[in-house]
Parts: sequence; structure tokens; C-alpha cells
Amino acid sequence: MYNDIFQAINLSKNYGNISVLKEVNMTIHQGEIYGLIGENGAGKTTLMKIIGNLVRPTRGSISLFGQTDIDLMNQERKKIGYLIEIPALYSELSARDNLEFYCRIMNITDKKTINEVLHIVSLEDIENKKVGEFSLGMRQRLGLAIALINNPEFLVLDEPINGLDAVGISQIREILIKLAKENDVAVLISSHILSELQLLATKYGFIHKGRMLQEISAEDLIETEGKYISIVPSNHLLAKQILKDNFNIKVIDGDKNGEIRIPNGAFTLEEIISVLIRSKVEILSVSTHYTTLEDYFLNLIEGDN
Ligand SMILES: Nc1ncnc2c1ncn2[C@@H]1O[C@H](COP(=O)(O)OP(=O)(O)OP(=O)(O)O)[C@@H](O)[C@H]1O
Repeated sequence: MYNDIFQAINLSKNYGNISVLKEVNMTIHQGEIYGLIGENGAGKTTLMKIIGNLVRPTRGSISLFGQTDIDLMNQERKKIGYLIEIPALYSELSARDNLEFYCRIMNITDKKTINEVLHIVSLEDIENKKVGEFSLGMRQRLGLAIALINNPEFLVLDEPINGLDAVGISQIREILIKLAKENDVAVLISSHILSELQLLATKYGFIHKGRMLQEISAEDLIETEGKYISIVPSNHLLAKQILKDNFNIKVIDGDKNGEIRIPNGAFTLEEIISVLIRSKVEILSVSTHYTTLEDYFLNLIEGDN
């Protein structure tokens, strides 16, 4: 039984002279919700298109469900559901008729499937409404239903919550978490709404200008990197110097006036405070925080730039 659903090995893609993906390495396991994070033009859609065989890599390789052979991978692609860019929906047809159309072109004969996916995305009550009269949220859910029609083991979703309101977003979030937890479906999802990705991803891949800067599990991000201690000392410069001299750690300036942020690491809050107090630096406030995904990503790309 495979556990690696998808792997990219030194994957590169050029469009003419422009290098869009540069030696990307990444792995997605069964049941994982993999948040792919990157700025506009970072290469996220290109990577997803390579998975769907819509774009050929220039160099490097991929494996799907443990297969690397091109023909075998094409067989395995039947187990993948895609929502890449806006799905082609027929406005004059109902939601059910759109799904029937996709069933026909995908050779899916089991009619039960349509009822099931309509139920999963909560569109059964309006299945006969013309899609032309659908809201954006309904369209996105129908797009997700199309991605689910082949009962996929791997879902590839490019910006599936783009433009949705809070209710629409939480509905899609719940669907994805359930599929991953209960059916062991692997999900690759990109979104610009990092606060939302943080609510569902179990692993992140940070891609910047076509390079994979880091892959990290959601747990590790919180445990090792995601926490920081925030201190507002009476003397900012002196406190920074003392922390540097005593702990040899990199401290960063926070958003608040005079704030210093110390990444969570080998030193406890008590150790840090006692060194400052011994050096007669008054501490005006102190607290422990979790870095948001956005902060983490911005720090990462700032380091890279
Ligand atoms: N068919 C193409 N021909 C030439 N350049 C392309 C083509 N498709 C994409 N690109 C370029 O490749 C780069 C990466 O595009 P891609 O769509 O993969 O980025 P992205 O991370 O998905 O961005 P966004 O968040 O804006 O969707 C961009 O600079 C884009 O202009």
C-alpha cells in the first residue's frame, strides 16, 4: 500500500527563458491536507497543472501513488479530483445536469455518485436550479462536487475558497477536513487566505519565485517555530544587546513600540526575564504568542529576498 500520494523530485518548469519552478522537492501523504503557500506568480498553479498532466515538466520528475512511469501515472490520475482555475459550468443546465455531463465525459456510470456529491457539498436542495442563477459560493461548491465525482483519493484545489463569504469558506473547510479524516483523502490546496489555511492544513509548503523554501508540518510549525516571546523593555537597544550577549539568539523588532520578539527555542521565559532584570532593564510587558501563518511566511520570504 502506498503512503506517498505525490512526490516531486527536483521538479523544474521553464516557459521559454522564464524559469517558473526550480528544482522543487515535496511530498504529500495520504490523509494530509497540504497548504501550498506562495505569492502571485510563485508557481502554485503550474505545479498543480503538472500533477494533472496539463503541463509537462522541463526537468525532474514526479510520482503519483508510488508510480513514476508515464502510462501508469496516467492510470493513477483517475484517482485525482481537480479544481484548477474556474471550472467550466454550463449556466443553462442545473447543478445535477452539470454533474451528469461530467459523469459522461469521465465515464462514470454509477448514478448514486451524483446524489452523494450533491449531498457532500450541500447542494441537493437546489440541484435543479439553473447554474446561471447560482451565487459564487454555490458555483464553488459545484466545482468541488465535480472534483469529487470520481471519488478521488487525492484532491488538487487551486484557490477553492477565493471570493467566498465566511459561511461558504467554513462549509468547504468542513468538507475537506471530513474527507481527509474519514476517507484518508490527500488534499493539495492553495489559497491567499492564510488565516483560513491555518485552520485546516496539516502540512505546509512555502513556495517563493518557483523554489520550495520549506515544507513543515502544522504541528512542527506551532511547536518549534510558531511561538515567540514578546517583551517591551524600558531600554530597547540595551535589552537587545544583553539578549544577544547572553543567549546568542537573533531577536527581531515587533510591531509595538519598543517591542522585541524572541523566537521560542532553547531559552525559557524565566531565563530571559532574569537576565534582563539582573542587568537592570525594566520590563514593561511580557507575553507569549503564536506566530500567524502570514507572519511566518513573510519572515521566510524576507529571509530569502
Ligand atoms: N502558459 C504560460 N506561458 C508563459 N508563462 C506562464 C504560463 N503559465 C504561467 N506562466 C507564468 O508562470 C509564473 C507562475 O504562474 P502560476 O500561475 O503557476 O503562479 P501562481 O503561484 O499560481 O500564481 P497566482 O497565485 O497568481 O495564481 C507566472 O509568472 C506566470 O506568468
